[in-house]
Amino acid sequence: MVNNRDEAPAPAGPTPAAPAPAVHARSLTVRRGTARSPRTVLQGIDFDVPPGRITGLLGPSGCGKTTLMRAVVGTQAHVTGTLDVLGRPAGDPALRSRIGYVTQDPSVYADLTVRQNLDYFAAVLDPGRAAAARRRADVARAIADVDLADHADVLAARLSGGQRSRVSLAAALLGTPELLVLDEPTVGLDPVLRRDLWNLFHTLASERGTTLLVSSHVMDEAERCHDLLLMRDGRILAQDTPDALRTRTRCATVEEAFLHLVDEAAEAAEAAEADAADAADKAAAPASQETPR
Ligand SMILES: Nc1ncnc2c1ncn2[C@@H]1O[C@H](COP(=O)(O)OP(=O)(O)OP(=O)(O)O)[C@@H](O)[C@H]1O
Repeated sequence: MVNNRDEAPAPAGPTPAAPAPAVHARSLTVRRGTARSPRTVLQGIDFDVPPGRITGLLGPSGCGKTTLMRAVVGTQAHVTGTLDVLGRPAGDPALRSRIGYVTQDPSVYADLTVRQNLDYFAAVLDPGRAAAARRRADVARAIADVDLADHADVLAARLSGGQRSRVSLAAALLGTPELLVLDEPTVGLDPVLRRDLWNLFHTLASERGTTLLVSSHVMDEAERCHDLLLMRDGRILAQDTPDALRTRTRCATVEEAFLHLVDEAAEAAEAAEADAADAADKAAAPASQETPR
């Protein structure tokens, strides 16, 4: 006898939900400056960073990229709105070991070698004698990741700027963070190193499932990202894939698409201003001008 129950189709369940974003921001506002002269640097922005992908944060110098990244890693004061990172509020102490952050200025000790620098950071992250073997393996892997095995025993003071940046990146890779936040990691690197670094970012996303949020003001780097957040003057101009952006704006490059969106936003702002002026004129018109019945 055939057991029909074995052949019955599985009951229709809910469709699998899209994976939760690694970063989820709504009405995110950041004020910087002094109490006497505060400045709103992020103007109530909404965005999501999808998990396991590379999101490029692009925009001109001063548009707020570093401020946004500092808010995500929890080092920025005067943040309001919703900002969840890996399912917790940004700045939650439980996120510390789950996020790697590389600032624009390499933070390495000049009087220590590459390996000593990483040993030090590994000891802070994963202290105790029992973890010594794990730390050694982690340090060796991070050095290999950034291709500095040949310089492992060289003093940081003797490294080039690009090599020092890579030591900072290696420190951020210790402990295999789920989210890597990298502020302009390719500035000052030659084209070969830039290419190698982007290859590493792709390997981290595809093989370790790492989420990367990478800022740049060089638009040609946009083409290397899975997703883009285009910023200007503390606002998000667009969030999309490079392909979708180019298609939507009918532009050949992301740089042209960005300029197109800037013009579009300026036109929209002008139109809104004209509408507001119109409405104000109508409201101020004297009642005597109304058409008599
Ligand atoms: N400590 C601070 N106090 C007051 N304003 C600040 C401070 N740091 C930055 N700003 C202002 O906030 C705005 C955004 O700066 P931010 O560093 O986030 O921009 P950015 O896009 O990262 O620039 P860049 O590409 O040059 O690094 C700028 O107008 C800047 O002048």
